[in-house]
Amino acid sequence: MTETLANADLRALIADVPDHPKPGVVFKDITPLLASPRGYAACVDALVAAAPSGIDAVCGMEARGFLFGAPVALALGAAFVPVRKPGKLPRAVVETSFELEYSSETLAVHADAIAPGARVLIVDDVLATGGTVVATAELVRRLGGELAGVAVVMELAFLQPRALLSRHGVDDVAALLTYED
Ligand SMILES: O=P(O)(O)OC[C@H]1O[C@H](OP(=O)(O)OP(=O)(O)O)[C@H](O)[C@@H]1O
Ligand SMILES: Nc1ncnc2[nH]cnc12
Repeated sequence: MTETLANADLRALIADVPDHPKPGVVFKDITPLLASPRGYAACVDALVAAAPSGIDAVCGMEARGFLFGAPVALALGAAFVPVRKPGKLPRAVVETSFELEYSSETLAVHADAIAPGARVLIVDDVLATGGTVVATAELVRRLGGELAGVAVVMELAFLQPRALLSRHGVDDVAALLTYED
């Protein structure tokens, strides 16, 4: 795939860290991107541009999803809904558990965080196996929200997340960068 110059600049701000957090995993480190105000702002702008119209709420998943989901929500004039690891949210929650590339996880959202019929965008840094997005999509639907789309900074396509997403009816997915291997 040919990337625009802006995407090549973005790619250069993501570092490969082999064997983190366990052997065989190449960890995509976004901290150089976060340290570049120009790169970070361009990345948020690109996520906003990739969003479907009429978004009422943006879900960002703890922790790195907060870094992109919150500024995207502000730019869209939408609510930001934190999707958190267990035991963190103070009021009634709905929860779901799933497997990801290097661990298993539970995610929770406040039971009243999404109004029935609200159009929801899921935003995260990395789409790897897709387990985190599928779990979040399930939470959105259980609360009566309409999943309008998913926007991520990068997709690890070699893990074939779109097959999992498609099996769960999540097909509107935008990735700024795609890693084929
Ligand atoms: O597509 P998946 O296989 O589900 O993986 C993607 C998720 O993994 C990372 O989060 P992690 O659980 O490492 O937590 P963190 O954001 O707190 O670092 C990343 O930020 C995504 O949320
Ligand atoms: N390889 C990876 N790098 C960064 N974050 C991830 N989340 C899941 N897999 C990841």
